[in-house]
Amino acid sequence: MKIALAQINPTIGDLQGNLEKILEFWERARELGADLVIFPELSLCGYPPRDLLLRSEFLQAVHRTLEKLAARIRRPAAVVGYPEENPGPGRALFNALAFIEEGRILFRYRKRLLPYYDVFDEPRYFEPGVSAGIFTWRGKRLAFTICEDLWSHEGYVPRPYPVDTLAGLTEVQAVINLAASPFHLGKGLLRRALMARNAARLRAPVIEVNQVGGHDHLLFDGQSLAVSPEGELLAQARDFEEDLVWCDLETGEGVVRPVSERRMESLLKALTLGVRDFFRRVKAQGAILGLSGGIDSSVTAVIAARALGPEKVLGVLLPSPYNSPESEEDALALARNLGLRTLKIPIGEILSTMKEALSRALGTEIQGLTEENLQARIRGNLLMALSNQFPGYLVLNTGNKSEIAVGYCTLYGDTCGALSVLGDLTKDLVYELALEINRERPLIPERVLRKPPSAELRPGQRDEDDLPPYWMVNSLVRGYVEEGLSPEELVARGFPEKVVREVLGRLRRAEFKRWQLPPTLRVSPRAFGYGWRYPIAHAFPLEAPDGS
Ligand SMILES: Nc1ncnc2c1ncn2[C@@H]1O[C@H](COP(=O)(O)OP(=O)(O)OC[C@H]2O[C@@H]([n+]3cccc(C(=O)O)c3)[C@H](O)[C@@H]2O)[C@@H](O)[C@H]1O
Ligand SMILES: Nc1ncnc2c1ncn2[C@@H]1O[C@H](COP(=O)(O)OP(=O)(O)OP(=O)(O)O)[C@@H](O)[C@H]1O
Ligand SMILES: NC(=O)CC[C@H](N)C(=O)O
Repeated sequence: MKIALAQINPTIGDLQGNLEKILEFWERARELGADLVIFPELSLCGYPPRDLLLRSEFLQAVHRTLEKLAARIRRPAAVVGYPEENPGPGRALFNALAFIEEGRILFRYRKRLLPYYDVFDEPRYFEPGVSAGIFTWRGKRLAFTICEDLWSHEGYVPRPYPVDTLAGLTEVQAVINLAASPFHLGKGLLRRALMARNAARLRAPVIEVNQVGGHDHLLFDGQSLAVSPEGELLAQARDFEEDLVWCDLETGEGVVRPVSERRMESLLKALTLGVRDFFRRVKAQGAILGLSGGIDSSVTAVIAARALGPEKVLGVLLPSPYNSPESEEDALALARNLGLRTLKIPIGEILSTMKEALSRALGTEIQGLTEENLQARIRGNLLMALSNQFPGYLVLNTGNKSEIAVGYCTLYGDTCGALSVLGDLTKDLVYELALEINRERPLIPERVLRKPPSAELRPGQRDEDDLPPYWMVNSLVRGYVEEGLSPEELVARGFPEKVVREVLGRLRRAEFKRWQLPPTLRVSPRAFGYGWRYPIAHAFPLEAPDGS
């Protein structure tokens, strides 16, 4: 039995487009001589459709699309994911799959384990299925599962997990998993190891078909795979692009494509895909960003140019009296290296006018924090004005996770934009990514990599005069946000208690800014976004509530 893995990039809600894509891949699988072709979880509507699932007109349209699709499928058989409304009394929705052959749906399965941690919120929409997905077809017992069904998270749900119940059943010839498993750094290896463990435990090859593409905050890397019970890779699809591979259950033959092995290589691919898909799906024409000659805007510009083409990226120089001439030289050198169009709008006069107006009204001189933030807001304002002026052009936000964590950014200033490209990268990762970018060609000027980070909002300002050293901020943000460590556990790791308190205090106080940030591209196991839901107006203290 030859099984094709159709790793597609559906667009959420583009039912007609997704139908056509599924038929195109089905046709290609037919040409390969496949018996069965598998598509990802919720492939008909894209994942995650979020509250579209609460709309009856959406569900009806999905239903009609599934019927249209079924009528077109002959051979090979195809398995697609879709939201299924309960035909019985009471409104219940299931995250389901349909096995289609010769114009008919021969079998359906409903996802049993609905994830509700981190970025996942499936019980908000779906009821869990109750039966194991065993379907005997052409003499083979196939076990169908949907993404989380093959995962197990200690402490989240009562045992047994679906994978435990599968292990207790009589032998199957293959375990098939329709997935929408989002990317974070290291996720590919994690998934491969998990599927190999599952294959060994279930004594059958596991075939996992993942979706690919950027969907707002979430990035999907694909890397669909088939793995034997002995841990041998039978098939593997590319990372971060659509692909069609296959494996043969009898002969063990299959197509194994190479995927990125280096972390920074996959990070660059992930962010590029995230920007490209976001712009493509919202039908934007191009990107605008402020080029400061600093590391964040430089890396963002490179990613934008890779994703959209340099002719679609407008770099804007917005010098103030506090900017050094080197910053402008570096910004121009970067733009030249990338082939970007640039525009220069000095902001000194605007700043003076605003300061004067405020001083006159208040009878006091405007300086310090107010003046610093005025500059960031003037820049934000001008970038948004350009976005209005050039229809279809969106502003790219350049902030990184370390700044966003501690609130080292100006609300309605440098926090503006349609999409935050680096918002899930701590500052050290931004540097690592810059080195990766420069591996092939030195696009980012050497001086940008060497100079100390500075917002240049007052004379001689350096980030590390306002904040603890970045290496500590980065590690503390990772420990607190990504690993969920407590202040005490961070101190036990050797960080000075004073620094832990300062960074975590800033982090908690900056929640209000994060509620107003553009969506970030999620590349870590815990990003600011869907998976980070803290109150703003809370009073939980950093020290133990009983004062101990
Ligand atoms: N709990 C709460 N809920 C809702 N809103 C709240 C709030 N607390 C304060 N606010 C509001 O927020 C305001 C303060 O926030 P905001 O105006 O943003 O400014 P703020 O956080 O006071 O200052 C921004 C800091 O970031 C630095 N910065 C700015 C720009 C770029 C960079 C860089 O390196 O890239 C660094 C800048 O030098 C300064 O130190 C308050 O005046 C108040 O209006
Ligand atoms: N002189 C400038 N010209 C154009 N844009 C600027 C300028 N200064 C700041 N910006 C914009 O505001 C963002 C915030 O930058 P800022 O220089 O204050 O700190 P940063 O976080 O160190 O960023 P970067 O590393 O890009 O400089 C920049 O990434 C850039 O998009
Ligand atoms: N769609 C899902 O069920 C995804 C959950 C799964 N644990 C993952 O991250 O890959």
